[in-house]
Amino acid sequence: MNDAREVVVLRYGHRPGRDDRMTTHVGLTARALGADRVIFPDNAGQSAETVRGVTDRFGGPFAVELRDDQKAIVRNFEGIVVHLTMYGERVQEVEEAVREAVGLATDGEAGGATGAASTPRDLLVVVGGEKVPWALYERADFNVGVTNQPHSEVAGLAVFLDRLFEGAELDREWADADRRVVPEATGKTVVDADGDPREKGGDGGDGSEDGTAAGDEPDDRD
Ligand SMILES: C[S@@+](CC[C@H](N)C(=O)[O-])C[C@H]1O[C@@H](n2cnc3c(N)ncnc32)[C@H](O)[C@@H]1O
Repeated sequence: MNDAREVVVLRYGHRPGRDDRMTTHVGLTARALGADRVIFPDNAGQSAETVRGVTDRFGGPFAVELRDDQKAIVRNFEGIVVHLTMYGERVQEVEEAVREAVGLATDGEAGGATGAASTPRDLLVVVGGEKVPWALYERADFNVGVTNQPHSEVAGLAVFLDRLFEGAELDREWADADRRVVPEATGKTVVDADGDPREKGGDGGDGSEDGTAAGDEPDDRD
């Protein structure tokens, strides 16, 4: 959602079957909360298809990539690497430093007394699955904890992105959507891109609460 820098989310590790829903939701959360691109491990093709489908219907821009070289992606990333981990520094204490490092600092945060904005840099936000290698902790410019309590990659990512963008991502516009949800106190109204009603009181026509179409995702509750 930024002109001069790219915010990329890397899902590190994926266990087919067991992690399908979580990996899909990492992608949906990255898209909805302002990242430009998500990278999934190449064994997460089902999740990639689901997130691409949501982007086709609800808009973008947002890119989904499948890669098998996660270690190399992190090692060679030319920009700032944030690794989300319960062991990291408290997000509320480092968010300003992260914004400054990638050139997202608002007036008064950056540049000390001059208030000058810092140079835009790309940002890689890494979330793990089962286990991540120690090398990731060492390569990361920031190891960041969203609380130092164990929870989930989806929750950690959501809070981190919202802190990074200071809430601005909530107001973003979506390009090339073929449908849009009309926010309302009660009801589920979805209209076509041109504003024509699709299904008043319905669910957008795909039968699912999150737009991922019933049956798209294997159920990995365990
Ligand atoms: C099931 S957890 C694995 C827990 C792992 N032992 C760790 O280092 O956080 C999966 C992922 O959720 C994210 N996560 C869990 N708790 C977090 C927290 N408190 N702050 C930030 N990220 C968290 C991390 O990216 C982690 O790799």
